[in-house]
Amino acid sequence: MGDGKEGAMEVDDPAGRTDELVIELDGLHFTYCGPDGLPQQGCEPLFQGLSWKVEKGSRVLLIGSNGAGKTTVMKIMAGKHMVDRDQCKILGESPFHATDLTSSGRLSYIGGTWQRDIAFAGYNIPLQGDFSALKMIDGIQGVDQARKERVIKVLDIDPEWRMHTVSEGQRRRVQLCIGLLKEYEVLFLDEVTVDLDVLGRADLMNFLKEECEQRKCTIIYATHIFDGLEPWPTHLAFFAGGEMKVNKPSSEFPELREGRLVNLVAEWLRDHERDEEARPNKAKKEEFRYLVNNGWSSGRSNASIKLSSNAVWRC
Ligand SMILES: Nc1ncnc2c1ncn2[C@@H]1O[C@H](COP(=O)(O)OP(=O)(O)OP(=O)(O)O)[C@@H](O)[C@H]1O
Repeated sequence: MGDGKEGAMEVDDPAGRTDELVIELDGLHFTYCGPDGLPQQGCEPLFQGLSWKVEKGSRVLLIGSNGAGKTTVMKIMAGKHMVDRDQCKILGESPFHATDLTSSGRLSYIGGTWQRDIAFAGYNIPLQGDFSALKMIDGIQGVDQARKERVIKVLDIDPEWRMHTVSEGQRRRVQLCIGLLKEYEVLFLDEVTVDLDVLGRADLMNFLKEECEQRKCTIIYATHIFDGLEPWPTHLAFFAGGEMKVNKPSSEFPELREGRLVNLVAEWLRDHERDEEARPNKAKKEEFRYLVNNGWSSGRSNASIKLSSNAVWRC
């Protein structure tokens, strides 16, 4: 390859084209664990041998029902959960172990709400403070000035915004800006357009498409909002039951040309629902509920089994 990205695999297709794989999931296993590092009681494995490959320059729309595991798989690919080195490779490296992937900005993950648990203040406090948007943006080191100005313009950010008085959508724009400041090679976007107005979302999606085409970067975008998205993806991936059920180029879906992406998605979701209902061995959950303590409580020194915020009902 000769571009300094040793380790990233190349695949040759019969037509002689060479595509570089930037995402390789190979028999991925994952189960959520409790604070003791053991699988939580009643918590079934989420993935049992998930495999998925994505080529450089792809813009993949990751589709799946609530709870299908999109966020989890994206967090694994962003190096936020530890899995076996060989089961997940991004740009040829294990994202959990190769911390320079994220610290350099080659891999960027933008997701979730910008919130923190703050001792004695509460949980899920929006990230805010009496400082300007520009101060937050300038906190990121090693950023090209021209790129910074472009991203600020695309996201229509007023650098003078005070972060404790901004709206949810304005806060989201600053979060997006920070995630896009560096010239990433792989970007994971986890439902980040939900607070954006129609124009803000359109400008962002156009910017990302242009970047992908010009710099050959790769974007995985998980969303439930499909309006006007038809021209954006190069691939559609439908994820259900811990498996990638569909993973195909957009050209294979006439629904995209007809502006009927939402109908296609609804059809996939209904088909999966029907398959699940028909499954003879559908796991029956135990009928009783019991109370467990999840072991820690942010900002407190005690762990309580009382019905406080760290108590969890299990079935
Ligand atoms: N920290 C956690 N501990 C235990 N289980 C979890 C945890 N986080 C998520 N899960 C479970 O893992 C499954 C997949 O969740 P995930 O958030 O990855 O789904 P998703 O496809 O992103 O859903 P949505 O579309 O609603 O965002 C769900 O059943 C969820 O309850």
